[in-house]
Amino acid sequence: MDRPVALTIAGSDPSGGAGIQADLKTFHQLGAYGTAVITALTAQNTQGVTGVHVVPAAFVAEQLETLLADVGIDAVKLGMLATAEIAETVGRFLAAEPLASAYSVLDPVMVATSGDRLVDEDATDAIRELLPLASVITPNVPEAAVLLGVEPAVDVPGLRVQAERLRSELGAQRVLLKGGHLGGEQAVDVWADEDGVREFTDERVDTKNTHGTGCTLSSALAALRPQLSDWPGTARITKFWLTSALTNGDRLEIGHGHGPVDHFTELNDTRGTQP
Ligand SMILES: Nc1ncnc2c1ncn2[C@@H]1O[C@H](COP(=O)(O)OP(=O)(O)O)[C@@H](O)[C@H]1O
Ligand SMILES: Cc1ncc(COP(=O)(O)O)c(N)n1
Repeated sequence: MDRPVALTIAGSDPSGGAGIQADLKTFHQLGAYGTAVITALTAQNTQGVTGVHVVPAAFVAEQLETLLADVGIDAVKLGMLATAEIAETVGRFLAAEPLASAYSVLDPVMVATSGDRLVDEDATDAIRELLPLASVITPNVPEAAVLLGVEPAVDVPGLRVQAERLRSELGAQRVLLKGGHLGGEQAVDVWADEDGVREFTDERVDTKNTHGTGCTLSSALAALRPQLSDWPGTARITKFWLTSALTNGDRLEIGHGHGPVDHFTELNDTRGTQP
């Protein structure tokens, strides 16, 4: 399969670094044909979110029904699911054909890099119900803590414990627990699946341009998985590509806050990656 069709179900970020806009750029850059169902409009720039306008859940369902009646989807990425009702609606589609047979990546988005809340607090339970339905989930440190109802991890051993608990206690099939928020010399992500727990490590890039890194990572996984042979290999390649995209972020000057990564980064661009 050389041109898979990827779907993002997520919110809009007018500044183009996160959400639907980041997902479509990532899909295109990594060789997938991009399709999109929008769950919410945000008023957002590189400095913060000033407003959220939620799409009614029934219209999220109508977008999905109309799209899926016509277009075959190989991989789906789920991002900002703004309300409990939207999360439940999307869950019904994820549990049924045709999406149940697609590769699926759930990024349990809750709060933007700027600290602004993107998802209603009472949507957490509905998002927790979605965890077993996705092929892989990609929480960051605060999101893993909220989902588990524990304090955030402060080091890599703590990440390993929480990644495994998301699988064994909350039923996730595979977990990529992102360690970007831990700080330190290296950016360590922890992978947990039925074969055990492993770490994906890369050099930390010294940059403030981290807006949309989580969105970009999850959409890259969805774009690449149909083109590669297994999930852990896809996760490793995706992380190396993201490090290069973070490094290349200095080629852009977008906004005055946390700028975006450079999605226009070749898959074999090894700037910033360890040999
Ligand atoms: N400065 C950085 N250098 C290299 N990798 C980073 C950096 N910041 C984040 N990452 C990586 O980007 C991805 C997303 O990071 P994280 O900040 O944990 O999630 P989110 O963007 O969802 O808050 C992870 O793979 C993480 O390791
Ligand atoms: C519409 C939308 N969705 C998600 C994010 C999270 O972004 P990040 O990848 O920085 O966590 C965002 N800022 N805006």
